Amino acid sequence: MTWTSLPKLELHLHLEGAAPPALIRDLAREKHIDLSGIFTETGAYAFRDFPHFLKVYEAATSVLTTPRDYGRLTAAVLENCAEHGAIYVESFLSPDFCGGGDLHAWRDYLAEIEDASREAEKTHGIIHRGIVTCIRHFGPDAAKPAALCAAETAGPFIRGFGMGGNETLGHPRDFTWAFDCAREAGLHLTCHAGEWGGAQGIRDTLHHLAPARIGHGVAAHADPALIAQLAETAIHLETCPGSNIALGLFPSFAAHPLAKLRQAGVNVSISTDDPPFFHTTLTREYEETARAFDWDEEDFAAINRMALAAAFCDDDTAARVKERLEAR
Ligand SMILES: O=c1[nH]cnc2c1ncn2[C@@H]1O[C@H](CO)[C@@H](O)[C@H]1O
Repeated sequence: MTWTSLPKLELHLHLEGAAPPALIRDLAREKHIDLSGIFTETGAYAFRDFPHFLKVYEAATSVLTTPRDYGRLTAAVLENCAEHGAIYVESFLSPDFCGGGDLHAWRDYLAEIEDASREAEKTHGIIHRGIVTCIRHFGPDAAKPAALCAAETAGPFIRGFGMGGNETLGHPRDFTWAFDCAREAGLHLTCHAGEWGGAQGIRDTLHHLAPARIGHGVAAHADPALIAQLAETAIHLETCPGSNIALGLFPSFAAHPLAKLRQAGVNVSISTDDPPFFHTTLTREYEETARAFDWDEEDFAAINRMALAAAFCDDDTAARVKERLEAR
């Protein structure tokens, strides 16, 4: 068993953020869109810091203009995930980028994403589920149509609702309508917090939006009372160590609080966030955390069991994933 072939779950992956740069360049060429400013000389995504990363992300996404583009994107992303041993992936999907919050357009995008997902499951055995995601810096008014799109398409594929984007802008309480709407439709909830917003950002998010999972949540590491609360209430943290390091939150894997949080009894998993932006893969995340924390296969089996317990899929899907995890 190598780190690559070890079966893995990925709960925190932005679909556009996982776009291979070559696919974005191909689409830009086909549509005569000039994107030269967002790539390095060697063809990687180029950004200076987190706010600039968000801008580059949106520039790259601007070439994804049709449902078919999202079908191509989904196929490329799932193939890459499967190459690194992912057997189950939840990705963040944004109606803001897929039809601008219009429900009819969103259904067309979703149909292509689901088709490509079914195809990837047949070809690579990988299971994909979607979490509709509003974008914090687009504001609460944009979050409402995103939540309505989520509520109207909740089902076997769309399992959850969440929020990403710039956590330093706005307040979680501004988004209660969107989260309540999604909750009433039976969707599971997650929300980015405690990446840039400190421990208070996590407390405010839990208080106002009550998600079962927090995206990142690593700012809890400096707050023992919050760590205890997360452990007691079994809130799951979707950690993405390589992303945090690439964006400068921690200097190295060894300095990342993942092991400390796990040790304290917090439910955690490991994901890649926006892998080509952060020059990472699931394989690299496992290799680096293994080296940093002296973790072995059993540690990662425990991490993946926590991920499965926090996954938003239905029970039948979870049972299939469990079987594959145990067959390793
Ligand atoms: O690492 C991240 N932290 C916070 N927000 C992010 C990150 N990566 C992507 N997005 C946000 O998610 C939206 C689409 O899902 C993107 O538009 C971006 O704003």
